[in-house]
Amino acid sequence: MRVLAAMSGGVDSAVAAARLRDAGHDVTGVHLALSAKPATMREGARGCCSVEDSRDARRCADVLDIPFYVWDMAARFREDVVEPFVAEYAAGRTPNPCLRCNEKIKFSAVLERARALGFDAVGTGHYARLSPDGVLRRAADPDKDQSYVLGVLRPDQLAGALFPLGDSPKTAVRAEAAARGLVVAEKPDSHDICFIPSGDTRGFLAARIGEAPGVMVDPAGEVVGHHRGVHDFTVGQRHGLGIDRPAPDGRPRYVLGLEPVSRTVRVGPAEDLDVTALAATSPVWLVDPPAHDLTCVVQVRAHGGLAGATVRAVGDGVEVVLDEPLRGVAPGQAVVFYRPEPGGDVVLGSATIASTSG
Ligand SMILES: Nc1ncnc2c1ncn2[C@@H]1O[C@H](COP(=O)(O)OP(=O)(O)OP(=O)(O)O)[C@@H](O)[C@H]1O
Repeated sequence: MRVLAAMSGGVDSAVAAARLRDAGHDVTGVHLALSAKPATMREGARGCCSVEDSRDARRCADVLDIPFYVWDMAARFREDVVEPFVAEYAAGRTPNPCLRCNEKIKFSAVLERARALGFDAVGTGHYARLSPDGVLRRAADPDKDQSYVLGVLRPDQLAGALFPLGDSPKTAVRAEAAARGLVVAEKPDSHDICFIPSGDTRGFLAARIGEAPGVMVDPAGEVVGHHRGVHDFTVGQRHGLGIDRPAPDGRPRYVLGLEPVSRTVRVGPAEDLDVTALAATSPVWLVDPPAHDLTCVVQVRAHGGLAGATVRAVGDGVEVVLDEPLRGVAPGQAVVFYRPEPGGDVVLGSATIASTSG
């Protein structure tokens, strides 16, 4: 096959490209320039498309002796990932930009361009297992599993994807990189949000949304604090709330809900975070859409948030009833449906969480 290896300049995608080449594919490396102003990163930091990352990807391609290109996808990335990320926060939701990038950039814009150029597939360093018949499973390394952020892909997108690292623990991937003489073997893992390398999401959002001050209210409707904008918060957040009046019982308060129109942040005790059902929109199915109640395991955020559930299609969306309550379920995140199996849980589909109920 002719395979386009997406090379971030990190260790995972370098080893993925190497394995694809060794498997006999005709491999070309491509680094995506995702920032309009690629900066030089401070030492030890990682982010998307710093000058160093692009250079590292090229050096790895040289070691592997494969052709290498840089594709400027900055405008698409800004339009399809960064701007929706900011808009979602402004609307009181908690988006997952990695998931959006997989859906709109890597397995959409990049895959389309690759196919137009005669490539059969795009290979990445994601940790997930994908069989030739399109069955997507969790990775063998549970700490690195990225099936959640890939669960949003449609079957036609997965048909053009290759994930050569799904069976490997990360330690083995680093050792392999060193053995292959890839200079990135010791490079630190990238941040969750590649376009905010400082990790200061609040600052990033504040600079783009500005201030939209409002109040914090407790379950009794009492005003217990003030804030600079609902985008500063995520459902389930405990720290950095800036509450003026502590709870009468002295217990910690958490963010329960965000109401951008009235600029209200609802706060309350931990048990009020319990969610037993949720409604989700824009479902994507890798199996036939369930005509009846589907029993499965759901994951509601990138790390953790697992529960048994019953899923049913309702109109254009789905309703999910959880077997046991989950905390910290935020509208805007994806719910991914899994069927437990010994060889790795199988991804059945996903949807975007619209609302929750306790
Ligand atoms: N700027 C980029 N250019 C090309 N491919 C990219 C880029 N960013 C990410 N990718 C691809 O998407 C995959 C998953 O991205 P993620 O940000 O999760 O990286 P990662 O797991 O830290 O991998 P790596 O060690 O390769 O950076 C990468 O392995 C790579 O194949």
